Amino acid sequence: MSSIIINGKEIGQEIRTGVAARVQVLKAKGVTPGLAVILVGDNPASKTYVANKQKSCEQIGMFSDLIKLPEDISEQALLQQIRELNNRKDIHGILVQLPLPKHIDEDKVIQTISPEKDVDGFSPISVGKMMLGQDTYLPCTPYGVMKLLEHSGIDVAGKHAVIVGRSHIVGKPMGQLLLQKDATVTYTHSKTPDLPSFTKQADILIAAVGRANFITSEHIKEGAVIIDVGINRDEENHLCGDVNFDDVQGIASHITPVPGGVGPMTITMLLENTVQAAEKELERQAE
Ligand SMILES: Nc1nc(=O)c2c([nH]1)NC[C@@H]1CN(c3ccc(C(=O)N[C@@H](CCC(=O)O)C(=O)O)cc3)C=[N+]21
Repeated sequence: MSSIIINGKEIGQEIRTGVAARVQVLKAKGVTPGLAVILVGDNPASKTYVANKQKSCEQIGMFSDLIKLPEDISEQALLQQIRELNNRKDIHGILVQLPLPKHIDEDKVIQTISPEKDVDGFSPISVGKMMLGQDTYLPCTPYGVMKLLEHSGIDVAGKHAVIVGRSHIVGKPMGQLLLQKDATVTYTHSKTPDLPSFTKQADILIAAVGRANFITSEHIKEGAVIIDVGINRDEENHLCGDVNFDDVQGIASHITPVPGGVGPMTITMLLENTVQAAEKELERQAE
């Protein structure tokens, strides 16, 4: 039996159509949603992602402003840039592309972004609200995974979700969002002994380890839903996920490909969050 391939590009496109309609409504009210992306240095991978984000903004009628800063910029100067963006009326969302150069404290940078403009959902305020189930911007990748599951007709309630990886931006929040939808959640990570004994129990397996082709048929049970969050380069410099796709194909009930799975959803949810930020700003003005 072959696995159903979850098409993130297609589902993302469907959601973007709805987001684009909301952009038109905002524009009719005189507001164009604006996203500022700060890129420090010239990491080639970061440049590609950032170009993708800008193109996606334009496609749905949003405004995007790319702020390129030199690799050796001081932490103070970067914080000053963020404060200026916090005050700009034409900017509703701010994204600082990670990772940052080592001389800059990422936590300090993220905390400087105004919570109203934190469309990445990375700030302590956003994370705290998410944990409490309060209204906030959800981190784009885990949020995108929830939408993929929803649009694929996969009900997570009562299912056992096993997460491999515990990063602040994917693993940890992913578990919270699944928990809020009544999944039973297990976190595993690099120090988990006998990893397959855990992952084999997963009805839904979230692979977010950052190691190419790490998850194989030995890790999964028949009929599991496999979500591959990994974005790696293999020996031949090809984009590949954390899951060995060919190996689990036929065993899993559903699987997300890389590329074309979670990646396009991350950008889609960034657009959604930015439009939401513009809508909220308009509501505040009306009060
Ligand atoms: N503050 C911050 N927020 C982020 O959201 C953030 C970040 N920093 N730093 C880097 C990572 C990475 N990331 C990706 C988003 C989309 C694709 C994506 O669309 N990938 C395509 C393929 C793109 C290609 O061909 O290279 C796909 O999977 O189909 C990839 C990677 C967001 N990140």
